[in-house]
Amino acid sequence: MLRRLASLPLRRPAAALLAAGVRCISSGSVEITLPLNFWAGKRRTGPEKCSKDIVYEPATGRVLCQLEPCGAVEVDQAVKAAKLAFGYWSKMSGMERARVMIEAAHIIESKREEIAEMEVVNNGKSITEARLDVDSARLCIEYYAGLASTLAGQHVQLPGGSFAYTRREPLGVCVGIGAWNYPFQIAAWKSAPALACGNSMVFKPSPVTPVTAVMLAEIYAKAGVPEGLFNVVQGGQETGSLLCQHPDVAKVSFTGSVPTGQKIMEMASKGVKPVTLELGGKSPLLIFKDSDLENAVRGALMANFLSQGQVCSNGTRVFVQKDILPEFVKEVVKRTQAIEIGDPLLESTRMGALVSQPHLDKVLSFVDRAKKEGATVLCGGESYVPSDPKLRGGYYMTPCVLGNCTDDMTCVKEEIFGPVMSVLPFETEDEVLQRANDTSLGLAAGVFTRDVRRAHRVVEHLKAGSCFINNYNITPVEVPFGGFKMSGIGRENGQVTIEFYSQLKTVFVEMGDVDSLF
Ligand SMILES: NC(=O)c1ccc[n+]([C@@H]2O[C@H](COP(=O)([O-])OP(=O)(O)OC[C@H]3O[C@@H](n4cnc5c(N)ncnc54)[C@H](O)[C@@H]3O)[C@@H](O)[C@H]2O)c1
Ligand SMILES: C[N+](C)(C)CCCC=O
Repeated sequence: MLRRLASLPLRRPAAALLAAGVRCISSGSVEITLPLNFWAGKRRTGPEKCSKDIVYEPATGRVLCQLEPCGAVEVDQAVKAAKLAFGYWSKMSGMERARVMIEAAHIIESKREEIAEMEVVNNGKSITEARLDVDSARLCIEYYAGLASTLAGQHVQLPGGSFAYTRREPLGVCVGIGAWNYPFQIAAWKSAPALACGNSMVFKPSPVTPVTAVMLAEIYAKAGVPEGLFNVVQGGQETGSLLCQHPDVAKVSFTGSVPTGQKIMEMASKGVKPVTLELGGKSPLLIFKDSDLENAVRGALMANFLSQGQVCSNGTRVFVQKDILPEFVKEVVKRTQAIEIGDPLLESTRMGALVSQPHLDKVLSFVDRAKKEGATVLCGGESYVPSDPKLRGGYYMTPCVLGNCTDDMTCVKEEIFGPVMSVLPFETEDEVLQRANDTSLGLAAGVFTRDVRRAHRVVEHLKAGSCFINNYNITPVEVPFGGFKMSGIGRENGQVTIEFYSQLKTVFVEMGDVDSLF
């Protein structure tokens, strides 16, 4: 799959190479030549005549590969393959499906380093984070494999010995559409519950990060799923629209921005198809004066700088009680300035490159606008050029903390999706709750306090789907994740997600005679 430009030793198990201090790949050394579409069990090229998109390596700005966007013909082939596979897979027992999914999880574990490296090369995030993303993907598949055999209906007694029962049945061909910030993890978070319930899936990654979803498709195939059970079609909004509108598609699960989510919902409504929407956020983090300051600072950094700040659930509005503001700001700025930026494949790097040049420009323009609107840049907010010459074309910036922010500023109102934290002072609990909820979004929220009663009282009033007490941005796969208000519909992860990938059939059984009125 990879043509290595640098000369590398023969591939040994990744762990052995790492132990020897040798990376399997290095930034700027990878070029992807194999096709990135995958359906009916094989990698496939896209349409013969299509305008190819260029995919870049964020760390270096080099061309990584060419993307062949799928058109109506390819989308139809992928959906047909998924429909065929659904016929076999949906008839297997939960235990049988679980066995294959567990095998897929084992393969992911054995390829952890390879997948993480490709995620870094395509997305720009640090290798340390990419490994955690691969782990989350594997855990999600293991978790839903465990649930596959527990899907069950109910038995309801009716008069005269008659009864009814319910069957939990799969939906059919599900479509998954992903964003670029967690490419492999999103593909797994969508496919794991879908497959566990007996569905098949056609997945479309973001055109910016097309590389690792097809690795997942190969892993499922190797684990023994029927051909066509998990397919990948590449492309942008046209390919996505074709998928949403395809008559044989039963459900669309989408992760991305609010405006795209609205379009997806509109398209799905034409076929009355259920949707799961995991959309954007502008989440508040409330830090009370009685917090453990060390943990509050750590929480604020985790809430803002993971994945170069490109995280939907980020707590970018950091409300700090006035009494501790100077102390908090001093510590946050000190630690933000110490974040090591650079080659995302190096173990020591904590912040890699943003996903693309246009996205970097957009984030930097938010910082400029914040300055014009009266915010103070306490640190960062500038483009950054690493000293390593091969990284000079990469998309780096220094993580930014903005002070003197007010609720009406653009940096406080809009999702920036980059490493930019806005700090806002507050005085009372009632005041901060009102300000925290003053947004049309509601993905996540956090509170730091040592007062257990305050913590639960505050959380009860926060209008957000995921609330963190004395921590931030942890997403164990056993617990549901998703948004209130315009941040989305439905949930990913946790037991409840089974309900979003299955439907109930009620069966009435008459044990006597038909009591006819006619
Ligand atoms: N809530 C979550 O779990 C979550 C997770 C990650 C990202 N996000 C959100 O995603 C956004 C950033 O990601 P992005 O820039 O990739 O989002 P985006 O909405 O631009 O694109 C997301 C996906 O939708 C596809 N798409 C675009 N137009 C389409 C159309 N008309 N029909 C069908 N598909 C279409 C894209 O090709 C891509 O695959 C941020 O707002 C972020 O908050 C949310
Ligand atoms: C694992 N995180 C960091 C909470 C990310 C969840 C997915 C949102 O972008």
